[in-house]
This record gives sequence, C-alpha cells and structure tokens, in this order.
Amino acid sequence: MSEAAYSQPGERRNWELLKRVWPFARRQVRLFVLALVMLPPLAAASAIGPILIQRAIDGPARTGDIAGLHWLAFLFALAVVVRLGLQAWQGYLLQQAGQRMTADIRSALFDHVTRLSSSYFSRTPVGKLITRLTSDVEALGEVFSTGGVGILSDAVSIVIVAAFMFTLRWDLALVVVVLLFPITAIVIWFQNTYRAANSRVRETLSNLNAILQENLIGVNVVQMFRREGRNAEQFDRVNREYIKSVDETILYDSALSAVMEWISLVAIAGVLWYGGGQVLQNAITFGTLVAFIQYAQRLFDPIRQLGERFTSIQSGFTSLERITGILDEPIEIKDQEQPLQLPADGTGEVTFQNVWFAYKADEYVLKNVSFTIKPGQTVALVGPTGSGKSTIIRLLCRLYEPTQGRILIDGVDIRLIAQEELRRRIGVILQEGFLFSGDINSNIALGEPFSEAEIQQAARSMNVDRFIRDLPNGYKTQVRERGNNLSSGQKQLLAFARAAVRNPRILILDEATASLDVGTEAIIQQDLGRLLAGRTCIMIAHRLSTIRDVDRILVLRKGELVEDGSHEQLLAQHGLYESLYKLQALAS
Ligand SMILES: Nc1ncnc2c1ncn2[C@@H]1O[C@H](COP(=O)(O)OP(=O)(O)OP(=O)(O)O)[C@@H](O)[C@H]1O
Repeated sequence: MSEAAYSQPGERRNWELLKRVWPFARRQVRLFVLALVMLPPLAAASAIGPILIQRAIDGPARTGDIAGLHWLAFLFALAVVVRLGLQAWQGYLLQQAGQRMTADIRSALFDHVTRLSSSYFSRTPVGKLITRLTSDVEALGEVFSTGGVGILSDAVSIVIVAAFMFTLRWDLALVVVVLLFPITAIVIWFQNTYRAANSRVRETLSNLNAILQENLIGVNVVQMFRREGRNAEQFDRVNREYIKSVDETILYDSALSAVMEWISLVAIAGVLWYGGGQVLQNAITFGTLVAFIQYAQRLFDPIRQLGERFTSIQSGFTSLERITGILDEPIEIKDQEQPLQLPADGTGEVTFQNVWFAYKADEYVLKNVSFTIKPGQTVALVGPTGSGKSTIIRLLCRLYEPTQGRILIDGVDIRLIAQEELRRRIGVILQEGFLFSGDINSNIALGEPFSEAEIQQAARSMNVDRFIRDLPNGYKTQVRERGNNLSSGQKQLLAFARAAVRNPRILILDEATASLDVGTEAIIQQDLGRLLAGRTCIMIAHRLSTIRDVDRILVLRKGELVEDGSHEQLLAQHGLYESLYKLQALAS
C-alpha cells in the first residue's frame, strides 16, 4: 500500500479498523470485563455526592441537627473514597490491558514485517517502518488504555448524572441537557478536522524518522562528504513541517477544550439564572440549586473528558490505519500448505528453466535464463555491472519469485519446498557480513542449536579460530552495533564460519572475498577449497583472476546468458568473457 493511501483520513470505516484489533482485545477480555463491571458503582458513587450536599443543606444544616450532619458528611466521604478507589483500580486494569494489547500488536507487526518480501523493503524506508512499530503502536495503546473504556465510562456517568438530575427537577435538568445537542455537533466537526490534521502529523513524523535513520546509518558518508550542513538543513525543513502539523492538532485540541469549557459555564449560568429565580419564588430549595450546580459540573466533566478522549481516539484510528496497512501487506512468498521435502540424499543440483524476472513490471532484468549446475560443480557468474548476477542468486534463495519459468533444486521446484528447508540447503556468504548484537558464538549459530564444539570446529576449518581467540573474550566477545568493533575482513571471516557450521549442500558466494586483504584472501582461498569440496557452489566475482580455476563460468549480458564454459573454452570463443578478462589483465 502506498504512503498516500495511509494518509487518507477516515478512508477505512472505523468499525472495519476496530474489527482488526478485536482479536488482540479478546485476549484481554477478563481485564476489560472487570473494568466494565466497575462502571455503574463508579458512576453512582460520583452522582450521589450532590444529593448528599442537598440533604445536608436543606436538612440538618438548617435545623441544627449535628448528628445528622455528621452522618451525611460520613456518607459523602465514603462516596468519595469509593469513587477514588474504584477509579484508581479501573485505571490500573485498563492500563494493564492496553499495555498487553500494545505488546501483542507490536509483536504481530514485527513478525509480519520480518516475513515481508525483499520487494516490500526496497520500496519502504526503514525509518517509516520503525515509526509504525513504535510511535504508531504507542498511540494505539493510548486508545486501549484510556480511550475505549473511558468513553463508555463517560457515557455511563452522563446517563446516571442526567437520571439523577431529572428525578430531582426535570425543568432544571432540561436547561442543561438541551446544551448537549450543540456540543455533539461541535465534537463531530472537530473530530473530522482533527483526524485529517493528525494524519499529517503521523506522516511527517515518519518522514522525519526516515531521514534520521538514513543519516545515522550513513553517518560515515555524511561526514566524509561534508554533508552535515546540507543534511541538517533538510532535517530542519522536515522538522518544521512536523512542528507545523503538530501545531495544527494542538490548535484543534485547545479550541475544543475551550469551547467545551465555555459551554459548561453557559450551562451553569443558565442553572443559576433559572434556578435562582425558582429559589426566590420558593419553588425549589437552596440545597436543590446547589446540588444542580454540582450536577451540571459533573455532567460536563465527562463531556469535556470525552472531547479529550476523542483526540486520543482519533490519533489511535490514524495509527490503526497505518498499522493495518502493514498487516494487510500480503506475504508474497509463502510456503505451500503441504510443502515437498527435498530428497534427504539430495546432491545439490541447481536448474534454471527459462527464467524471466522483472523488479518492475515489464522491465526484465533476466531474460529466458536456462542452465543446470551439476552436483558438486563450482560455477562463477560473470558479467558487467547490472547484468543480473545478484538477481539470479536472489531468485535461487527465493527472496523474489521468477516472473516466468522455474528454478529446481535436485529436480524439485523451489516454490514447492518449505523456505526453511530451502535456506538450510543453501549457504550464502555476501560481500558484507551483517552481524547482530550478541557474542561471536551467537553470530555464528544465528539462533540454531549448534554446540560450542561444533561452532569452534567450523571456525577452525575456516582458519578463523585463531583470529577469534585473539579477541578480548574469544568466542564470548560481544559484537557492538552491527560489528563496529570488527574490521570488514574479520566480519567476512565470521560469515565463512557461519556457512561452514551449517554444512549446506549448495554454497553461494557473492563477492565474498572482495573485502579481504590479499594475504587473508589467499589463506581463505585454500580453506574455501575445503569448504567447497562436495558442494555445489555458485560464486560472483568481479576479479576474474580469482575464478580462473572454477569448473564453469556463466557470462551474463543485460539479463541474458550469453556464454557458458570453462575459462579456457570461453577465452577460445573470443566473446564477452575474453574482452572482460583482457580488460582486467590490462588494468592490473
Ligand atoms: N530491488 C531492485 N528494484 C529494482 N531494480 C533492481 C533492484 N535490484 C536490482 N535492480 C536492477 O536489476 C538489474 C540487475 O541487478 P543485479 O543486482 O542483479 O546486477 P549485478 O549483475 O549483480 O550487478 P553488480 O555486478 O553491480 O552487483 C540492474 O539493472 C538493477 O538496476
């Protein structure tokens, strides 16, 4: 779904959105029911106060009955204690339910986001996703913890207070209740304007976070190219847009509060004017007038709160639209209901059958590519930049699916195999070894239950063991943010150990030794020979001198497979490979 689609206020009907959160709310139903059960006693405890005051003024206070006055004062205090106690308990339960729901939604989002396809990530800035996972979920949490039940609680209070007022004096009650109609109209108007403004706030916040994230990750480039000033200007511009949109919501929010306050004062003035006249005519007692003024306040308190709550509910709905936008994003690459198993004694044969692929509709980057790599063969993919080498690898790992054609491993279409099994069969070593926070052990195991002995054995087989032991805490050394405390070569060596411990049948090396120095590369090349033995291997290398000895070289040009053969065979063909090779030889 596009960004523009997220920002359309109210485009999805609210109830449709609420339906999406229902499964999360259902898990907290016990807490919500408990909070709801408290509503009637809470509202009653709040509504009883003015009646007690009226009784005190018109009864014991006039007649001088001290005992009666004490008794009423005691009841009043009891009502206050019950009200505050229930309010605190209810608030706690609701916060708890809200926090749990928020946590569930955050986990569901995280789970969904990590399953989305590479194409989704290539069109969505990470900063925007982070905003959705953090502040959007947080805004939604506010709704659960205060908004939803709060509105119900306010509504119950309004009904109970109104009922008390009507039983006391219907004509005075009418003066106050009539004002509820313009209030409703005003709230509805503000609701729509606020929602639109809030949608702009969330959108600009996403942009702000996207810029922030990009600048922090690319801080080295920012500093090396002295872009600090220019990037700060760009950030400042979006920051101002953000503040401007926030200002707008604050304006609506304050205007709504002010209008509510004003109407409640008008209501009290109305009661004073009409009720005062009634007192002078002895139609009602002084106590009743005091009780009414109190009721008018108590009626408008929840109404005012309703205005505040709707603000939070509106931002909740905006966030919910954005969150469901992600949850509705289809998981493009899914396993079959009953995935096929690859043969246990699978040899690692890889076949591309008439594969066509386009990242964008009709812009084919692979055109009718067909080849079979025999088990145990080492094949290099060669071709000018942008010719489609990495795309072949992404398709084989099923990060994308071919637009047409099939990819087979040991004769089975990879679409029919569970992704987990596919990834177990294929080991990938990329140019940039990505490290997670944790120690060296966990970065090699990546969550799989390998023993320390297995990990060390794999590291030894790749000659990485010595370098790891030289680290301050050996295998237990903590890796800082994305491996900042390791050089790119060291990170790459860990990636080799990662692949070795998994013992995959098919190994993919995408410019895997490019970041190593010549000495380390020479050592690794020897170990690589051992790692490759008995496995099918596909490698991409720009330095053609490093692939001279591979079994077979596939040459790509603009997405087409144009040459196929050994180094010698291809040189003899005097084609693209030969010219690339000669160019490189000349340069070196
Ligand atoms: N995520 C993407 N979205 C759209 N187009 C893409 C994407 N990734 C790659 N391309 C395009 O697909 C074509 C093939 O890219 P690919 O990365 O496979 O080339 P390559 O041969 O591996 O290049 P290099 O040697 O520079 O790594 C290029 O024209 C590239 O612009």
